[in-house]
Amino acid sequence: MGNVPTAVKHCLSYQHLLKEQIWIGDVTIPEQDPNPTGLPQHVKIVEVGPRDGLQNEKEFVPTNVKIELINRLSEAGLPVIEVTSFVSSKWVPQMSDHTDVMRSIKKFAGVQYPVLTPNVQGFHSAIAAGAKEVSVFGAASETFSKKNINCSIEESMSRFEEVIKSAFAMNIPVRGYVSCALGCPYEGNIEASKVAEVSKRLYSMGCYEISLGDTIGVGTPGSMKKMLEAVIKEIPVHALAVHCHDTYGQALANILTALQMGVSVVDCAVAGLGGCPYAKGSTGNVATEDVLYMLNGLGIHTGVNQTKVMEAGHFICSVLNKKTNSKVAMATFPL
Ligand SMILES: CC(C)(COP(=O)([O-])OP(=O)([O-])OC[C@H]1O[C@@H](n2cnc3c(N)ncnc32)[C@H](O)[C@@H]1OP(=O)([O-])[O-])[C@@H](O)C(=O)NCCC(=O)NCCSC(=O)C[C@@](C)(O)CC(=O)[O-]
Repeated sequence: MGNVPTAVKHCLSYQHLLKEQIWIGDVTIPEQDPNPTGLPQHVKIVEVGPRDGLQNEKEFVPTNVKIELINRLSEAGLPVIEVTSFVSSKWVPQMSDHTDVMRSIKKFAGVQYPVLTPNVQGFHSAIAAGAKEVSVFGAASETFSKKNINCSIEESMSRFEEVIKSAFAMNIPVRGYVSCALGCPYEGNIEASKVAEVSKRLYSMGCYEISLGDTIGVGTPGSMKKMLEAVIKEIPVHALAVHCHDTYGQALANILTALQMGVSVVDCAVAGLGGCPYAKGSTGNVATEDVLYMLNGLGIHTGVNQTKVMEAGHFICSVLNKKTNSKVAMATFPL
């Protein structure tokens, strides 16, 4: 390739994906001073595409496609991949193949494969399918809690306590989600103090990490900062993750705000897939490719291969016959 710049070579290696390739952006980030801004030096990426990304798909995504997607994401070096959810198939039919998916994926050494479990019934099914880590998912909004898991926040806490007790008896780590951390599709604004209260309860019960969900992507750096200030008073910042949907295009700015406040765990979904079945109009999670591009640009280490994540995104978008929601993927593979 003679004098072709590195970034162009990088794009040319994708000729198998596109007949014609036009380079319009530098996807290979130039060497930079590590950690130039005082941000965390390492960020853990939690890939939620196979679960959050696919749960809202109307057509059933074949089980072998889900398995192939997860295997590709494992090959990309993602440290945590949320695989599926052990919820009622009447409520979320797309996740009804949870047992087959969990049993059939390749388990890479050092990679965590958590699954969602709303109650002990789901927990026991998950364990029978080979899960080694589970997540409980609550909300800071009463109405969302009822719509999503058919119970009040208080009832959900009792259910989660049962799950956590059963999990601890088997040395299974539990992650906790708090939905509607920056707004609710039914109640609108949610007080930061309520998010802090629910987060604290989950953390006190034994969840090792609390993922704060901007379920409908309405947050801004301002509301993210205010919410995190309240939560960090109750929970050590190293135990927090942010889970940003990108409905209003604020996700990367919100994540950067969280990183500046010391958060070093970021949830995202390959190709920006997804939404929430109980939050009409919400778009997918922030795209993993876009988060990686930003973190690489900041000199923050993730251990994830951005090229392989983009290939996985290309694979799933081709199967779903969908355009990617990743700006980086769009810039790299313009259609
Ligand atoms: C929580 C339930 C199950 C309560 O549902 P329910 O109807 O209140 O449950 P129930 O205990 O009354 O049982 C009714 C039926 O459900 C069955 N059932 C009961 N539990 C289970 C289970 N675990 N797995 C399979 N089946 C189950 C149970 O066996 C029974 O079956 P039947 O006798 O009628 O045939 C239901 O509301 C549910 O499945 N909800 C799904 C919620 C969901 O998956 N939402 C999306 C994920 S959350 C999210 O996306 C947000 C997040 C995490 O990404 C963060 C963010 O962005 O904010």
